Amino acid sequence: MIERSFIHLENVSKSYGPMQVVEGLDLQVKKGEFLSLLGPSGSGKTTILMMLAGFESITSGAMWLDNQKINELPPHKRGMGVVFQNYALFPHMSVAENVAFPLQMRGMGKADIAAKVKTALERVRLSHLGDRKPSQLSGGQQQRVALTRALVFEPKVILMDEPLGALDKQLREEMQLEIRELHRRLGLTIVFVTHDQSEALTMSDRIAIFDKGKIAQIGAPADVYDRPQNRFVSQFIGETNLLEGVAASDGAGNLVISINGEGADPGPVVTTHASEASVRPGKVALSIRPERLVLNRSEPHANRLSAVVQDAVYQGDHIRLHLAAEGLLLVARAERASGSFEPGQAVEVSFDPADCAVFAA
Ligand SMILES: Nc1ncnc2c1ncn2[C@@H]1O[C@H](COP(=O)(O)OP(=O)(O)OP(=O)(O)O)[C@@H](O)[C@H]1O
Repeated sequence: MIERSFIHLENVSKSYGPMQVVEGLDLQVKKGEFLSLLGPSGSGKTTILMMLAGFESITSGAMWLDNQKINELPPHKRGMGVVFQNYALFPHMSVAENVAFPLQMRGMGKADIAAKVKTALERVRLSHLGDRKPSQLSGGQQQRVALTRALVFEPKVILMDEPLGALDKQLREEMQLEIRELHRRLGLTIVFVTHDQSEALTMSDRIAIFDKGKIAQIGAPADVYDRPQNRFVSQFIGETNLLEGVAASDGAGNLVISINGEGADPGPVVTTHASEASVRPGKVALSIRPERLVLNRSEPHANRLSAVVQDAVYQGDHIRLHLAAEGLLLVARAERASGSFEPGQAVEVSFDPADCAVFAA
């Protein structure tokens, strides 16, 4: 038998009539992994989750869970717990009855159910609310009940679709930590849909970034943030300075990029650690994050530009700067400790070749 990943999707596509919303998707999730599906609205994230859960059929391809092919398996036989944004708790049942429901469905005995529900509610610190109805709970409490109900039958996988979307910022951040903690403590395998990049960066072992039904990049949070492999990812995750240019070899296996300047200005030449093997010389784009541009450093990085501050905006923990630098317009984030900046002020910008992500234009 071929050894497959715990969750294994092979060449999965989904069409609604003539519209293809997921295209040739290959996706593998390890046991115990927290994978986020991140992407703009309509990129196919929910559809993928629904196909995994068995609420939507797949048009072509194959899916396995724990080496079992699940294409045709009905949802309740897949062993997956599902949590949605709109809680979907049963309003006429108490919290404890809601949590007991999946166990009753699976034919468990009364005493076992009572014991399981008790432990499950303790785990999410809701024991004292077992007799309440969902309408008597706050949004965060309701969401914890929904999570508990998905966990109680010890599913192999938890699928979550924007589970925190309806909560305010503070509660959302608390619940993010809570879900992460449960994930670690119980060794859960979680596939988590979100369109919130900071949520994906905070919570995930890996992030799959979707663009129009396809994975634009998949990797650890630091990978996709620091080493975007294409224009879409560099612009979708975080903020970036995206520069166009022409790449040539530096003679030692890395690329140097002649950045296109504005108008008559030829633009600077930037050294990078991008290898010739990864990107072909010729037209390329270079992404450098605003916080990687350093101003007036006593020991500047290898790439140096003279710049003039166009605008400096105080943002609390940092200062956001617009800079005109040798025919380029750049955005930088300066630490407050790095000094004060005024429009018109001349500064030296430097950045490390290792911080430049280069990809085909
Ligand atoms: N039942 C359906 N019939 C026809 N089209 C559908 C159906 N469900 C989804 N779609 C379309 O499929 C595409 C992908 O939708 P999906 O809900 O998977 O995207 P998403 O990335 O989860 O977006 P969002 O973040 O807005 O939920 C969209 O263009 C949507 O309109």
